[in-house]
Amino acid sequence: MCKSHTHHTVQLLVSYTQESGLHGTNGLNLQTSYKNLSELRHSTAFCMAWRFYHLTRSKWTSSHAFHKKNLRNFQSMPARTATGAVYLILGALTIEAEIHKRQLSFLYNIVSCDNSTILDLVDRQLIMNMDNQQSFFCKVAGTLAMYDLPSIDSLKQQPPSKLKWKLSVKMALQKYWTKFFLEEIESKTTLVHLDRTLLKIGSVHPVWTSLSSTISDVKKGAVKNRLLTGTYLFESNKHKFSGGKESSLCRLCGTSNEDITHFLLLCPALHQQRKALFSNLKALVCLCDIDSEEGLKTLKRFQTTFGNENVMFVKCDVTDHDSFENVFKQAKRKFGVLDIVVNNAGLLAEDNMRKTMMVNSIGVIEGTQLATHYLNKESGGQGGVVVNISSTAGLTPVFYMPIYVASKYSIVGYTRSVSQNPANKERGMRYTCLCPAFTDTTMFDKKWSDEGEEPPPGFSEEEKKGALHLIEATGVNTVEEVVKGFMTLLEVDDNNGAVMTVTKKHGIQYRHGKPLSHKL
Ligand SMILES: NC(=O)c1ccc[n+]([C@@H]2O[C@H](COP(=O)([O-])OP(=O)(O)OC[C@H]3O[C@@H](n4cnc5c(N)ncnc54)[C@H](O)[C@@H]3O)[C@@H](O)[C@H]2O)c1
Ligand SMILES: CC/C=C\C[C@H](O)/C=C/C=C\C=C\C=C\[C@@H](O)[C@@H](O)C/C=C\CCC(=O)O
Repeated sequence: MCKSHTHHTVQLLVSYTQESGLHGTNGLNLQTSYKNLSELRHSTAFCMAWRFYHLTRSKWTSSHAFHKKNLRNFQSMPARTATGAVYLILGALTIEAEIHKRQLSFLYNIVSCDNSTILDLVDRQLIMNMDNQQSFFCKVAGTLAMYDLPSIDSLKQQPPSKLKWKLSVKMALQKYWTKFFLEEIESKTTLVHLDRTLLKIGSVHPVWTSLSSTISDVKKGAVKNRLLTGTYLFESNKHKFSGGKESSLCRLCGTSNEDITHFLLLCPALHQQRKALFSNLKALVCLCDIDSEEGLKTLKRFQTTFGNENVMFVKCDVTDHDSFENVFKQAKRKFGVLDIVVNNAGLLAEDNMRKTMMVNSIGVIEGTQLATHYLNKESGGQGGVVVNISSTAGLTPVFYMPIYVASKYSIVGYTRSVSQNPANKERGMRYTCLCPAFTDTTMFDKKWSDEGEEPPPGFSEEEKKGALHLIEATGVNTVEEVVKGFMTLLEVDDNNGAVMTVTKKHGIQYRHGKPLSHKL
């Protein structure tokens, strides 16, 4: 069979199988579809023939594109999906690698055979043809070098057992192509939600293995896959792409803009589904506050969402070392492992400089030190992230609250410095800082600016004017808007040292240490 004929035959076979229902979205479980197609393709003369033939660059390019398109179709991925994700979510090899696998197996059969005529012919080929790019031996020598495998000579002299050779080839291919695709994935901003540790050639991602073969499950898999690969179109994307013509409002709840945070964490219409998922995921939360009355109220709310056993409250004063460490000890005793620490306690009390510095500055430093000790891989933890809550007042002077500003500036400087410790990598630690502007909470009641109520005690007319001016410049965040920034800091894992502001007017902005994978 000539090579162009082979190529064409396989293309026809694949189209035929897809149209006749092997395609995942037509109801067949994706793994079954992939297995059937792989067997079909491999049983043809396709790969067999390609072991020997020298392919032109254009044939290679079209074969790659063809193979990638099939893998994308299986997974209901749109054409814009990053190539690395197309292969690694399925654990699939490229066409090039599939052919290399067969070339290397064929080479083994030749060099390990005991037929002296064949071995003599091999020797002759090695002498005569090693510079001939079209010769099988020249090509396979390049393939061996590409995967760091032993040379043809050493294989001939000491052929390993067939099983050992197959295993070495499999491992070498896995290593090479996993690294190749992970490098591409690292550079894609759309893939921030894809957990790299689950990606490996030869292993199918849980997004597919966790599915049954029912049509509805297969369809859910397609949506999850698009969420993972950043290709799911939310209403906010449609709004952006249509230049504002389409609404960005969530169609399920109709109250907020629909983006990934809204969809996964906030949309009230999905509360029931989320509740079921969260209790499976075991979101374990330890709350602490000096105010146990408010703390216990929050605990009750959390218990309804996450389940009684998954949340706890510990009364604590962050200015007291023992009281603060007790929180870490109790949380570790109950939950086993700690991975996220949020230093949020803070107050605004310009008339009490020591208390402000003790809570807002020393409290956060103490919390960061304790987190480093309890989370750190070098001291028995599993690594994790610390989010320190500063303020936009930690980045810009505000004449009427210099003490609050000093306390919040200190956190930004402290967090950025700690994040630069070269030991963080080994320890598995990252440190980030969230700087919200005015936000509608107990500390800053929105009524104060909206409805002309009295400002916090101690504010002179001049100070009130200054505050109103700033509020006009930044707007007042809802808590939901700050939570979005917070979730982004948690989820983007290459943002060690990031300082993020959240303002009503300008949304989420990175001020320092912009994450490598995040574009705003
Ligand atoms: N609300 C805003 O406009 C705004 C803007 C930027 C930053 N922040 C910061 O956000 C954080 C949260 O503030 P919020 O707006 O939710 O106000 P909040 O008053 O509702 O929350 C602060 C919490 O800290 C607790 N706390 C105070 N002293 C403590 C101590 N010694 N030990 C333990 N807990 C203590 C309080 O009891 C309170 O529950 C603060 O650090 C604040 O500075 C708030
Ligand atoms: C009444 C007090 C209530 C709440 C406390 C809250 O933390 C206070 C915030 C006070 C000041 C906010 C200042 C906002 C400034 C904006 O101009 C902001 O956009 C500046 C952001 C960054 C500055 C750094 C830079 O210039 O890049």
